[in-house]
Amino acid sequence: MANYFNTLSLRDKLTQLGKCRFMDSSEFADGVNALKGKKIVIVGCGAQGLNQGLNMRDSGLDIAYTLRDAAIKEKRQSFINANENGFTVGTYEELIPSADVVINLTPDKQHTAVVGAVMPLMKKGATLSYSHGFNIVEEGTQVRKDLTVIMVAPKSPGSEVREEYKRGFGVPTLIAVHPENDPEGKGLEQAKAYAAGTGGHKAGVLESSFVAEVKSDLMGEQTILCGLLQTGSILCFDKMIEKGIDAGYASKLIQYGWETITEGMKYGGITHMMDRLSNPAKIKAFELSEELKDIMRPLFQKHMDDIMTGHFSKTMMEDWANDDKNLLTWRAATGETAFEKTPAGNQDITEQEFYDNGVLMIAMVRAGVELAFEAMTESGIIAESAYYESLHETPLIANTIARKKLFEMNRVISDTAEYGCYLFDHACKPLLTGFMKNIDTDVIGKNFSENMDNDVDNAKLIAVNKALREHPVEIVGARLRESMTAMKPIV
Ligand SMILES: NC(=O)C1=CN([C@@H]2O[C@H](COP(=O)(O)OP(=O)(O)OC[C@H]3O[C@@H](n4cnc5c(N)ncnc54)[C@H](OP(=O)(O)O)[C@@H]3O)[C@@H](O)[C@H]2O)C=CC1
Ligand SMILES: CC(=O)[C@](C)(O)C(=O)O
Ligand SMILES: [Mg+2]
Ligand SMILES: [Mg+2]
Repeated sequence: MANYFNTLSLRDKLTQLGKCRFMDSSEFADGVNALKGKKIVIVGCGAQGLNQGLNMRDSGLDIAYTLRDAAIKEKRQSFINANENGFTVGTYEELIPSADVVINLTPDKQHTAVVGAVMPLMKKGATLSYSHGFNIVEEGTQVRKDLTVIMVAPKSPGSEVREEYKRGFGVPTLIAVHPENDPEGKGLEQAKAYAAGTGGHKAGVLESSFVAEVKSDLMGEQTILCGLLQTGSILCFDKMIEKGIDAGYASKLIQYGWETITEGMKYGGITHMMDRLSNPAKIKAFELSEELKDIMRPLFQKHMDDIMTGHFSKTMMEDWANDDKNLLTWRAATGETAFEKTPAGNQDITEQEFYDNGVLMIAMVRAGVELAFEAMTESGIIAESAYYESLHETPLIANTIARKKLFEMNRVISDTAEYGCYLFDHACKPLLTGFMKNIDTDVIGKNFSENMDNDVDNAKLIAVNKALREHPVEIVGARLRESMTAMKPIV
């Protein structure tokens, strides 16, 4: 099998990358009806499998899990996940032949093997679904022509797919029908019903393509969503320790700081996150983020280029063939960092203090969101998709760090995202060495504008506000957030 994207003409590459239509909520008026009464069998019960299944069952759909024999026999975590939540669990032979929809939520590394095992058991005219386009696009898997192939991809870590649904909201979702596999023309209706079943239609759904999803998802996860939050956590923590800040305080400021400052961004964009600062602090955060953008721009572009050419996928698949040696080594190394090994202190930190004492973190978030958005849209990904993949998903990833630091983030995200996160982190830390040398506790750990009045140069503040407000991510974000009427505070 070859990389499907690389077999396309430039014209077709751009067409598929550019497939991205924001769907009106009225298009979901039929809710889950297209799948009502259908037998839906999920392969795998991990981060996405369990949480999507819980949502879909609560939405009235018939959900069961099929796991590999060993998982059932050894009562592995995935078996416990399904069993403890009262779902039917069966082997492939027991459940696949009668399934109308088979949802493949196993790790990307396993997709070729899993699809190879389940496809022969699938009944004529059934549907195979993915939540990430890697297997179809980067590996070029061919699916039996009588089968419909769809994708429903939540732009969110599995845990938050469930948490947002429980709040009565949802997470932005990309849906797609594989053009090579839509023999009965039912793919889109089924994908819409599936998206409604997970609650995605309450946050926003884009009718997209497997190509557009995989190229944007890989970019978002490697850079702003996981890579930069990992690098930022480690660099900010080490700096505060170097400068004598209490370790428990430093740990808490970071562990819960990303969640707090990005919650402001989820509601009102980068503009609102920055508005939570004093005028002098806002200008400082802006200046730091401009510097960070100049330093990191080449790295963001390299990640985008390596994703587009297939170089990233080739590199990761070499590690798959080498029993995930790099992934496991880098995972262990992350666990040994001082940030990961230092429990959060029990100091009280107010919501405002996370902003006032986290100016550098705010600068990193603004720089990362804008750079990721720019790199994606400059490479043919549509603004709405880039928004969901950069700005809106950052707070959802930050929620996992708040729970149990980088350990939890790297546990919940896919192995694909985790691998890309480490690649970015290894390249970004040395890139920021010079920048971090000039950093002191005034921008991380202490209140930047303490003992300062709020006076600033008007012209400078006006220019900063204009630059923030006029970035394309703010324009498209304001429009998309208008539809997020069901958005709820996380606490
Ligand atoms: N994690 C996330 O938040 C997101 C993931 N995705 C995509 O969703 C899909 C699933 O990812 P994710 O939820 O992270 O996966 P997890 O690693 O969390 O779970 C994988 C599940 O698959 C099972 N599994 C592993 N290997 C095999 C195999 N060879 N055969 C059958 N079952 C197997 C595991 O069970 P056991 O090992 O116990 O047998 C486990 O139940 C991927 O395509 C990913 O890219 C998309 C958006 C976000
Ligand atoms: C959580 C998510 O959207 C990721 C980062 O794409 C993934 O886990 O693959
Ligand atoms: Mg993603
Ligand atoms: Mg991903």
